[in-house]
Amino acid sequence: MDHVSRASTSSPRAMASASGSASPRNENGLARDEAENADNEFEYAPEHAREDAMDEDPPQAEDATPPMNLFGALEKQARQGDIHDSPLHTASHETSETQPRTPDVDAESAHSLFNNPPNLSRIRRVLFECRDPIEISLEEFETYWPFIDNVWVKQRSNASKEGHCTTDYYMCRLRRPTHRTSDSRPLPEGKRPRKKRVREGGMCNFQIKVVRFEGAYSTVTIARTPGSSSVHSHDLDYIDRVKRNSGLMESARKESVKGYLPSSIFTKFQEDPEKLHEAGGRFLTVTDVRNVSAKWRIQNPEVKLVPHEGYEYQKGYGIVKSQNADGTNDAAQQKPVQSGSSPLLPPDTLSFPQFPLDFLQPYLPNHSERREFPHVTLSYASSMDSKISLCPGMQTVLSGPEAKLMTHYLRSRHDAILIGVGTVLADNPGLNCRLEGAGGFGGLGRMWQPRPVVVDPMGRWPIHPECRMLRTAVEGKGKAPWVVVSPGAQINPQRLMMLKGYGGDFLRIVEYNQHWRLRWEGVLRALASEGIKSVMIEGGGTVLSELLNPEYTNFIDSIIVTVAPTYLGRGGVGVSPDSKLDQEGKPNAALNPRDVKWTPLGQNVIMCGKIRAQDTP
Ligand SMILES: NC(=O)C1=CN([C@@H]2O[C@H](COP(=O)(O)OP(=O)(O)OC[C@H]3O[C@@H](n4cnc5c(N)ncnc54)[C@H](O)[C@@H]3O)[C@@H](O)[C@H]2O)C=CC1
Ligand SMILES: Nc1nc(O)c(N)c(N[C@@H]2O[C@H](COP(=O)(O)O)[C@@H](O)[C@H]2O)n1
Repeated sequence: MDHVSRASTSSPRAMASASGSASPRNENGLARDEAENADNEFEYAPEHAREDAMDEDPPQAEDATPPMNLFGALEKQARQGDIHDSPLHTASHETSETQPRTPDVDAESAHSLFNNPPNLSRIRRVLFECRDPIEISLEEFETYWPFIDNVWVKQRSNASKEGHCTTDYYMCRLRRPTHRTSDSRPLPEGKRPRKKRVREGGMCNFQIKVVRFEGAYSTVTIARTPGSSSVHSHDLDYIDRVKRNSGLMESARKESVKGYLPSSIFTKFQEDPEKLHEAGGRFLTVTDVRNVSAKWRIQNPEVKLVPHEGYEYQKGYGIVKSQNADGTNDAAQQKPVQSGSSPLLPPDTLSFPQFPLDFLQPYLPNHSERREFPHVTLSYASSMDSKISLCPGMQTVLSGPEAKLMTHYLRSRHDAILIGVGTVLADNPGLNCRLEGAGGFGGLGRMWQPRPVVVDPMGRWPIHPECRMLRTAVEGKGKAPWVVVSPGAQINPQRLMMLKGYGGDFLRIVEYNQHWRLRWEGVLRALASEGIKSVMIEGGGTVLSELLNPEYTNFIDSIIVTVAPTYLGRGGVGVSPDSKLDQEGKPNAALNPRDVKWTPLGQNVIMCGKIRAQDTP
């Protein structure tokens, strides 16, 4: 393997209990959003970035296009068909809507913490993408820029001699490296270093210049600079996760100086998720609110912080709405009672299995064992005729609801989930654990989340920000994938940067067998060297069939098959090892798992067995 990517490995796991309250592994660690939001804000431009900025004087293609106004940019965005958040209004309505308005102190805003200017979500995207140069009024700039300033880091400024015109050069935040501590700057006495996420920098080469012209009619022109990529290597959510914008944080600060508890402000924000997302606050944490109010709290130590009126602290739930006079309990609605129904959990959350899963225990990894290769579990769902999908490229549901929960439980018990590229292309899977309690589903950080691994020797997967694995990673609901490629695979540098930007990576494997197929031994060794101690292989047909051949059975510990009461027919994707002949040349069973156990689960039966001979390493 010629590549090194850092995988954090896991800590001890709890075992499944016979009572049915099977508990997955318990990984603790700093939630990524907290760590990333501790991004250091000192202005730093790497040498190469400064040089690029110096080269910006010759006229550029982008500059040749006359800048459009905000309305034009929105209309163009709508024409290009990439509006998902809100429909475009009629032109006359739109024009007036894009005008910044002063905050209405009406009944709603008196109640709400948000003061989002009109069309905020779409205008954030226009200012993120900077597809075409745009010219806006100074007032519009001052209204919307604070909500998108998290994307940009200023590189330098130029002012004209007369002072009418200022040009600020910005680069995308992911172009700038960050460091663990401010080694170069001594900390004031008594001040602890901030937690900081280290970023290599150079992940995105998007750069813009913002030209302010102040005169009778003040305007601001925003355009890409020459040398900038035409698109970011990531989406806006990614940046919103790394860093909160100052427009949003200003709303939090204004509320905190009224003497409200940070947790109460956070609860109020969460009550209006649409506005929160619109303002770029999807990844806001209570720690962010605490940080933004810290200075004021230090200056006002005598103020006793309180919850908002009608809210109270409840142990285990934080700040919730209090009991109403009529006896109804709004607070109960705030509690994370049922997975999927709680406002605090994503809608795709699955309830933790309430049925016994102890039958799985003998087949699961035991991470205290010292081993050269990871524990390997093959786990898939099959029809009665050993088919795993109706036809190649088609996802087919074979697991009932209980077996689905079991699969997610199994995912939580493995460090990695591996599939072949055929499965990614067919299913566009999430490959995360969506059980309540997993990271992103009520749990901390990436707790219980396995690392998705895709075997794609020729780089066939057109990985892009909209594919589920990357969306899952950016939403904090799973880890970004590692893609196993062969040395000959052509990896476009932008794709590499993009995948790395999401926290994923490419692993190059150089071991082949006589048929020029990657040797699984090499894949497993590479995973082990990245700290993976257990891997669950879900499919598809090619991968599973190959691994059931004698060449590999010594690497396979267990097999857990969900059998569905259906025949998919001959056109389906099958799982079957090569046929085997005995010593006399007569046909023989290709493979017989040992220690087999069959357990009914809802409409399915789960077959568990062991494959590897007991004494192999
Ligand atoms: N019911 C279930 O539990 C599951 C069903 N599926 C289904 O399986 C189907 C996909 O199966 P397949 O098309 O067979 O794709 P696959 O997912 O097995 O991927 C096959 C591809 O992986 C690469 N590959 C795998 N092993 C390799 C090796 N040793 N060396 C070099 N390249 C290697 C090759 O590019 C090969 O074309 C889909 O329809 C999917 O829905 C997939 C997973 C689970
Ligand atoms: N256990 C199981 N049962 C089925 O019926 C299936 N179709 C699969 N498919 C596997 O699960 C992946 C989808 O995962 P997400 O739900 O998107 O996380 C799919 O790609 C197969 O690996 N598995």
